[in-house]
Amino acid sequence: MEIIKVKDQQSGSQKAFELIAQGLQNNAHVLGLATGSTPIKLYQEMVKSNLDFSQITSINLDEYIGLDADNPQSYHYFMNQNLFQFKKFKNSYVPNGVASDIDAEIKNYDQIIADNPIDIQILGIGQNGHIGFNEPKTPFDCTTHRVQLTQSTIEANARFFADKNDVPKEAISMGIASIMKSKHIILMAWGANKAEAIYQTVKGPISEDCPASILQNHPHATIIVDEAAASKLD
Ligand SMILES: N[C@@H]1[C@@H](O)[C@H](O)[C@@H](COP(=O)(O)O)O[C@@H]1O
Repeated sequence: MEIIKVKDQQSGSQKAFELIAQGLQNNAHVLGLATGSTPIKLYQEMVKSNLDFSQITSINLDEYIGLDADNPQSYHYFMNQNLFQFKKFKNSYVPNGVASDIDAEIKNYDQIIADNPIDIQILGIGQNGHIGFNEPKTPFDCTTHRVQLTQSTIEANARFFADKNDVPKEAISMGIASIMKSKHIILMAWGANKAEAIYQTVKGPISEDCPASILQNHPHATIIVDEAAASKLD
């Protein structure tokens, strides 16, 4: 694991952007993308750059079950708002949270990932160490799957909803095994509320109690943290 400590979210996002730009120069053509507040400034850097994504495929990590792309709380909507409306990609995949057959959608998503091996995967991290929506205790060998969100994740994500009861209880998430197949993984974390999760990820045991700790086994994982998120590492 390579740890890059930066002053703040802005400089960390700039760093992540530079790694992506380098990757594209070196022929990366499939990007794994994440949602949440963590990658927003990275997407702003991508939008204001002159990088061309029209030959790039993107594959998102996850989506709430029950929300369609027009729902402002869906991850698909988030991606449209923050990136896809500004930058044209060759193909962009986000799990379909309103598929009539969720099991078939899950299978289909695994096929998409198999057909488009991810060159660079962007990750945020939940306060309990989750990546994508792979909550603690998710088996490391799982592929795309249906997830029951934990209470702490529902509460953490409630800030984006008018009412806590509106937060969906389930999601479709790319699995940890699929994430681990990405050639390069860039995990970003900002703020003191991520410090414990970062500590467990970097210094803790490799354990399903902290899903991100599996990244210790990845041959090319880069962790970009601001001072607050890195505060428990020294
Ligand atoms: N499924 C997403 C994750 O992909 C994200 O990393 C996490 C942290 O969110 P934030 O970046 O807003 O702190 O939230 C959600 O649960």
